[in-house]
Amino acid sequence: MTINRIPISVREALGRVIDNVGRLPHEKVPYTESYGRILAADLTATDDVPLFTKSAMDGFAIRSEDSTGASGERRIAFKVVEEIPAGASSDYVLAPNEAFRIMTGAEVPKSADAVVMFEQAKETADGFTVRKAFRPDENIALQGEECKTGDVIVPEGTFVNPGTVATLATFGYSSVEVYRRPVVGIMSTGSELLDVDAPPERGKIRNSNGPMIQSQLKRMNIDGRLYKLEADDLDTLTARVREMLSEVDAVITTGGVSVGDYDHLPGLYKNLGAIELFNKVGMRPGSVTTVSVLGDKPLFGLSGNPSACYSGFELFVRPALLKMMGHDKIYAPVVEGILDEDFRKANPFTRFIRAELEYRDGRIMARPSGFNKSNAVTSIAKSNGVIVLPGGTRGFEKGNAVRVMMTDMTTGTDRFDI
Ligand SMILES: Nc1nc2c(c(=O)[nH]1)N[C@H]1C(S)=C(S)[C@@H](COP(=O)(O)OP(=O)(O)OC[C@H]3O[C@@H](n4cnc5c(N)ncnc54)[C@H](O)[C@@H]3O)O[C@H]1N2
Ligand code: MOO
Ligand SMILES: [Mg+2]
Repeated sequence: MTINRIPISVREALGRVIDNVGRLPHEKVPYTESYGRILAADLTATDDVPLFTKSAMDGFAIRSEDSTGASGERRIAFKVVEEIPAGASSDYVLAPNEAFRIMTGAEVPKSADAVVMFEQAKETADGFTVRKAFRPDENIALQGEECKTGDVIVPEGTFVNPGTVATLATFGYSSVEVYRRPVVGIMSTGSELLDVDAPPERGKIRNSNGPMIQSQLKRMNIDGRLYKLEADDLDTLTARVREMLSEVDAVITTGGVSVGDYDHLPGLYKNLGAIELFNKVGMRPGSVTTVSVLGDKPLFGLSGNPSACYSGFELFVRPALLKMMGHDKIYAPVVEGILDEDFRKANPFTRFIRAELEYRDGRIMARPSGFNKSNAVTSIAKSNGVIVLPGGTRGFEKGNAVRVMMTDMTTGTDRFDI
């Protein structure tokens, strides 16, 4: 085993991962199940929206020319000839100073070109009067004013949000082509690990990484398969991961990636003939994160330390899986925030600090979310973002501008900004 590993930059490491994964094939799903998936084809308008020229208000549809010259002193009278509720239509042709009583969303007949809101009209025995002139198209939503048949509304590669689902419904797409979601296997390794319901035992701890990763996957709309815990035994681990590879598109393991006597992941990759993309990254926590590939399947070797495991996932696993599931914006947005407390500990590596972000006076105030060592678990629970501090010899002070990774958002960007 190589003990002295050469760290590479986060950017370089991420580049290697992204270059080594590809999009999965697509599949058709009912539109009601498409939320959180990625469109595999452009969503184009099958019709104009609005589909027909309709009233934007409850009131009266008139010929605008008939209102010319109306004022408070010279009110103009209209006679109501028909009522058109939403869903109805009329082919009646208005004569001068005739009007339809019309409701919001109802088709405006061809002979009318403006709508008088009820609030703008004074009702009379057989109609109403107005005290102002109406412009053509006033209070009317014109056919195709929002979009036209054939327009690309949402391009391929886009995350399906609730508005996309509404758009699918608008155009009558009851099913939609989306990229297949990767099947991801999670296995936590470590002879010290216990399941959640096990009573405490001397020298042992409960496995928190497995369920954490399953939840990080859930946040990306991926159902991770949690495999059973495995002890630190190279042959068993190799056999288990081999089995996993026959069932999944990507393997995530936690633990055993450092240089300890029982850290078997490097040996396991060798046994499998997987190509290691890197095994040391200039970041903290998560410096031991290792990523390998076997054919078109990535194997993510995340650290056993919970905070390192969490960061390794957000930095490398998430963008890679998003690429596999067809997303074109795979990186978490990085924005400027204000450090809300001193952080004096300098480190040669880029630091990714679990942080509590608060939005105050239009600014993002960011503070470390508690005990922040690589082995911390509770600070992850209190975090809703990550502060990124560049490596170097200096510490940082309250009030410094810092970069903040928005890890909890569904919207990403197409650039890695660190
Ligand atoms: N001589 C060196 N020792 C270590 C180095 C190094 O460079 N040289 N790196 C350190 C760093 S940094 C980290 S991070 C850890 C990474 O260790 P491993 O990824 O090999 O993970 P393990 O040894 O299996 O476990 C580390 C730690 O995490 C706990 N753990 C493991 N799995 C889980 C789990 N599923 N849930 C909760 N906690 C877990 C485990 O009990 C250990 O305490 O290595 C340093 N050592
Ligand atoms: O991989 Mo470790 O997390 O750098 O502390
Ligand atoms: Mg270890």
